[in-house]
Amino acid sequence: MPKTLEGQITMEKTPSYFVTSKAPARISAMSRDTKLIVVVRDPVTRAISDYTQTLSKKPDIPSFESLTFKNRTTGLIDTSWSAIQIGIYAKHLDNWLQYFQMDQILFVSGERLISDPAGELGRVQDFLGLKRIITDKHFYFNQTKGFPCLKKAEGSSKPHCLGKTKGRTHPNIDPEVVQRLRDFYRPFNMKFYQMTGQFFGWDD
Ligand SMILES: Nc1ncnc2c1ncn2[C@@H]1O[C@H](COP(=O)(O)OS(=O)(=O)O)[C@@H](OP(=O)(O)O)[C@H]1O
Repeated sequence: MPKTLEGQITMEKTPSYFVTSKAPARISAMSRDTKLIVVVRDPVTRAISDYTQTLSKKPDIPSFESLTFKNRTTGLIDTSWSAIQIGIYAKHLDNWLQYFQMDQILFVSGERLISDPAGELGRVQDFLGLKRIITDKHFYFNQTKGFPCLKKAEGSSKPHCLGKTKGRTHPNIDPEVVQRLRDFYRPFNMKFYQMTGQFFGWDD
């Protein structure tokens, strides 16, 4: 990590930290005061998004439906499949709470990051003790992309959307499989809402 001068914040982003069992101990050993920001979204959509990303690199992989189950007839879910495993947020959070306090961790809603990016980034700025510099006026909704984009990229006067690998079209998944996954995640989601004191609204 680079040294941080007075008035600076060092930030680092790695998607796999949250689910890496040794990461909390290592980060805590480096600095116990580290603030942690985790973006979470509906674990079912997350699993499909994860699969979509793998599919884009390896088009020959089996279907989402067949990877989901250890045994499709009994409906037994394959929790060792990383796309499923990562969405058990309560379990991963337990691991972090061995080393960090809950108030050191901010959970950003992936859904609100799309529906209200400025609001969610407002929470991030508050959590980091920063002035609210990024506001609604920095975003517009890009109809072609189907997502919010920046009106101006940093150091440029041009609009900027995230790249092609963000916001891919997901394949259609058998609704029965989606429902089975919703049932599977519900108790873990409830535990996660309790632990974080935040309701994410994933369980209809
Ligand atoms: N503004 C904007 N533009 C495009 N995409 C957006 C945006 N805000 C959030 N998202 C969602 O971010 C998802 C991709 O982020 P990841 O978490 O997969 O990124 S990372 O690879 O783990 O860093 C990506 O998931 P997919 O839709 O499955 O591609 C998006 O839903």
